[in-house]
Amino acid sequence: MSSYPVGTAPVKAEFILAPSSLPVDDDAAEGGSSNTRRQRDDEGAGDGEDGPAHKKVKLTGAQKKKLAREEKKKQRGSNKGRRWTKVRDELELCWKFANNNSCEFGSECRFTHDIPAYLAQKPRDIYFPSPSDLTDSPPFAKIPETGSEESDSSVDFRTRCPVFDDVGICRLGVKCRFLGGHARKADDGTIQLVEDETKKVDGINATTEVNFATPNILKLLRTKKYPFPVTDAYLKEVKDAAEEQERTKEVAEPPAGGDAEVVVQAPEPEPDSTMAEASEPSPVKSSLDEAAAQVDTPDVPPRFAEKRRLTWSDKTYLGPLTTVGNLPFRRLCVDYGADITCGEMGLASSFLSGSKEEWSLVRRHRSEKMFGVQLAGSKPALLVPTAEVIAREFSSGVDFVDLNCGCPIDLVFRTGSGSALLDAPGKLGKILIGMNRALGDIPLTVKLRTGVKEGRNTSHKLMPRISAEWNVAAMTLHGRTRQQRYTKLADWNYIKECVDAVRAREADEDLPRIPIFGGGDCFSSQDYWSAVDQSGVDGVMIARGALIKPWIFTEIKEHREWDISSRERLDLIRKYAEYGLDHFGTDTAGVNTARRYLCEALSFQYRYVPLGLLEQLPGRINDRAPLFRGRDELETLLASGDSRDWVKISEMFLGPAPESWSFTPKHKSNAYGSEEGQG
Ligand SMILES: Cc1cc2nc3c(=O)[nH]c(=O)nc-3n(C[C@H](O)[C@H](O)[C@H](O)COP(=O)(O)O)c2cc1C
Repeated sequence: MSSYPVGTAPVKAEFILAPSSLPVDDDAAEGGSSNTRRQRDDEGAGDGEDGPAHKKVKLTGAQKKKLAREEKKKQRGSNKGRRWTKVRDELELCWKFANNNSCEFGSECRFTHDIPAYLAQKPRDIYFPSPSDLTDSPPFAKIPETGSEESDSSVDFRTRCPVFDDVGICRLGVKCRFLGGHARKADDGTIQLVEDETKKVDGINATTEVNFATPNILKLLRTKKYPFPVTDAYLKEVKDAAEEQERTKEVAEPPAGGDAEVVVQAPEPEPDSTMAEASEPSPVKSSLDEAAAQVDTPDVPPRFAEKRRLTWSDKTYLGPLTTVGNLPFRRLCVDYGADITCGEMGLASSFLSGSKEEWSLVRRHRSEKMFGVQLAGSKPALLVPTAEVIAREFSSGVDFVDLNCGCPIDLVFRTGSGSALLDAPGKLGKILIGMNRALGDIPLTVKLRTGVKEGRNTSHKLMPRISAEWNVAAMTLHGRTRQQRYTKLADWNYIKECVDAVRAREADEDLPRIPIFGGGDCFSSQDYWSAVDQSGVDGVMIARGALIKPWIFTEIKEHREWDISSRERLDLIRKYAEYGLDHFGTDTAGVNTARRYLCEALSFQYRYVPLGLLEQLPGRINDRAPLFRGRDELETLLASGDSRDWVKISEMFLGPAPESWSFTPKHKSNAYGSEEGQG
């Protein structure tokens, strides 16, 4: 057996094409919620970053080092040119007409009502392959030849519409890009929509999504008319307690000479003016909030008494993942064994301002058995009312709410949210108590990092307090500080220290144990079970491991490492495309949004090194793989870091990418050539 440098994936020599590939940057990929993402996408648009230049000039040692540093810096960070535009039909059909309904706008409607004209310019239907169409040699997904008599029609009656197949009806009607799957040609030559009554009934129960925020809820939030009785009472209680404390202080320590002066304590770090939270007025007065940050906590409800009991043990947990942990991806992970799923982080301020995009983050697929919504925010006046809306509107569709105390990115941290809460325990306590009250019987959980600064871990002090004093239902600790980048391994010894500290306090106070999940670098069944054994956690939250190999949950449950075949992986991609269409829609816009998220998923999945290619098992998450070829052509294609190949893969299921569509990966693409993917 050959020896491999530390940090290099031990790929068998016969598969290696070139000794190294470019590093990836997961810090860049993690950054951003829908809001921060939007902001960042706009930041750098059009800055014309070029790919690394490889000029053949002689450099001194110092120059080489400088260049390497600059290259590294360039490759780090999010891709600033990311900008997403919806792709639309050239001629836009009225959606009511697309479903055989009448339109109240008549000839005033800004969309066409001329179905024959629409169909005449519509590109031909996309053929959606079935599992039996997939092979490991080109073209990988077989598309049947088109008969000459039909080739000029946009409707392909051989295709199937994945949405119609599931629920017996396609809401996009004539606009569907898989129209032939639910249409027939009438005797007069016109296209008629069909429905499947049996599936329609089954579908309503089986495959729909829940947790839709109605336009009325959004409007009430936008106009600040949404009622918040629990929040108002809680914040008043906090304010009264603050005032009482202030009075007691004054009596105890009268200021020297003259009238008593109110001592103004240093405020919590103010949100940066560019931050979303700062730009949106808080629904409740900020003075209440400042008070909340400074006084003793109001009454703590009895531990767990009023909360739903959830079972956390022996369950696999897919962590929250901004952008990539979308509903179709979670649905895919559930298929492969994920028991607990959590939505992408949403900003409390954006929820309260009625942002449709933010509220879409609470959507849940019915297959998600235990589902949580993750919130980020800096203060009780934002987080408590958000929790109140969730409890009132989605009580039956949300199993738990998780508070993000780990997000490292500047945009969030500078507002006092995410990992900034690790250094503000007083405020955190008030947030947790208020959220718990507002959530009613919905359990509250917390996700933390080990601390803010490298070398200064704080979670061993904070976690016992969270467990014993603030009534949370479960905690997850990601074993890294805010400052630590993904290139350094998570500190599982410290995770054990924190678990021990929590258990000691629980034992001292005779409290029931709360479930603790650890997180960081888990990439195999072996990683999972040894982390559980050695650290004493109840389970390991899986994040990048699932992005790179969504079948990791099967491995964990079956205590095995799965040498999955390329064809099986392509079928997984097919499923993801199907779930994307189901969620985003099967019209032109939906297909290309599904394509975008599919490419985003492939920007992680290509990093998987097939087990059969490795000298030593299992694979490790942070190992850099050399450029390698697979055991068949499909395996080689799936290992490509070139974003153009991801687009090519998307085309097998979603048809040709339109010219107006482009894809810029979240982390800079490790293209096989040296250029960034053009896709
Ligand atoms: C692309 C990406 C997005 C993430 N988004 C979130 C998020 O929205 N909320 C959160 O608490 N953590 C988020 N994380 C952190 C992960 O949930 C997890 O804690 C971390 O990646 C460590 O686990 P791992 O080493 O198994 O990846 C994200 C991580 C990545 C890579």
